[in-house]
Amino acid sequence: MSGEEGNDNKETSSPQKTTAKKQQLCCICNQKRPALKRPKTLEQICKECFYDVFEEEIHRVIVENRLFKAGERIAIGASGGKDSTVLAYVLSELNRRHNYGLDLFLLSIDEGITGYRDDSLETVKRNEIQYGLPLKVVSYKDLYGWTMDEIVKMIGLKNNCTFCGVFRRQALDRGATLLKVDKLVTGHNADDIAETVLLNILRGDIARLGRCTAITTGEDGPIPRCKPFKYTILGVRIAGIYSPNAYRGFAREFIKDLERMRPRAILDIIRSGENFRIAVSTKMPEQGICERCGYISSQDDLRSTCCLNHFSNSMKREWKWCKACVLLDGLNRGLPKLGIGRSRGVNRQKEVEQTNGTKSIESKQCGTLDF
Ligand SMILES: Nc1ncnc2c1ncn2[C@@H]1O[C@H](COP(=O)(O)OP(=O)(O)OP(=O)(O)O)[C@@H](O)[C@H]1O
Repeated sequence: MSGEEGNDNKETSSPQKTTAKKQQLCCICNQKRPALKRPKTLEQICKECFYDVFEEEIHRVIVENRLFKAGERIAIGASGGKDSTVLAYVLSELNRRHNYGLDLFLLSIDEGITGYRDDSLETVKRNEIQYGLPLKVVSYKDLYGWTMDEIVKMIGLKNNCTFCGVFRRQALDRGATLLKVDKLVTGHNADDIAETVLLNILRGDIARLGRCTAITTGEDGPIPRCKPFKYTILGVRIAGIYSPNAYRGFAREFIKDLERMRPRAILDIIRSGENFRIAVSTKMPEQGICERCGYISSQDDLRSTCCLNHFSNSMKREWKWCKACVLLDGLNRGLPKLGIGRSRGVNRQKEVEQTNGTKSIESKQCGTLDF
């Protein structure tokens, strides 16, 4: 035993030691041992105080940003992961505590990934019972005729995140439409948003950079989306089962390194994104409607495709399809790489004629960077 540990003579305790002992208590209740340090304030707080502070913080975000109106039907995108599970709990709790008057539903997309989504869906089913929220599960198989396992079998591990991201985004909208909800909320948190800001800067994607920090998006579309955890730093994320987007992975690591040196770095990146202004002279992509499925998509994502090969050349016309339809068409025709790639801003789009007469926008694959 060292002299210091063995010294029980209280009179000789130095003032520093007394302060150190005091600091070992939660700085809110001053009673319990702290369980964590809040990245935003660096305060050391106990578990119980953390729950209180966290819930009230989310309540403040909801109220200050007027995320909901009484009587609205809200779908919670429930993946069974930690963020959306916490979101389901907090929203149902706040709805009850503060009388928001919301009708809450859980909406899960089953991508068809054996040993991964089937497990997390079990969590969502438990949440359905625990929180008393009705659950709707919508599967890729039902919507698109393909599971992710089948897609990966055809395309391999390299480009599958493009399919998963594009299909999931649309599946969430379709599920929300089936539930007849007014809004969809997701568990995207501050880390996700900071990552996306950084990636959109690295890609020079001005349109997405302009909208990726908004707490509510898609207000001009069928189902607006809200991110009540926009300012919440929840912790380390675990990559998806199928190969994660490596580029995003590097951005994530970079942000986590910054956070280790300066815990506010994540919130500062978000603030930079929020304060970013697009020059009036910048040409922005407009909204369009997919001529195949009727789904709203930005012109940036709508692809021109000449798919009716049985027409004579003079009768051929260009169809504007959303990215999900282009990807699906590629899969169904046994040419899954047809739709891979992304447009790189309105001024840099370049259509290329492919061997089978199909046109697509020439670009590099990088997964989806919209929420
Ligand atoms: N299969 C799914 N079904 C329903 N919602 C989903 C699904 N996948 C993602 N989401 C929604 O999108 C949010 C972000 O998902 P993402 O996979 O990028 O992050 P995550 O940190 O792993 O989230 P979570 O911890 O909730 O799984 C989730 O919090 C959830 O609201």
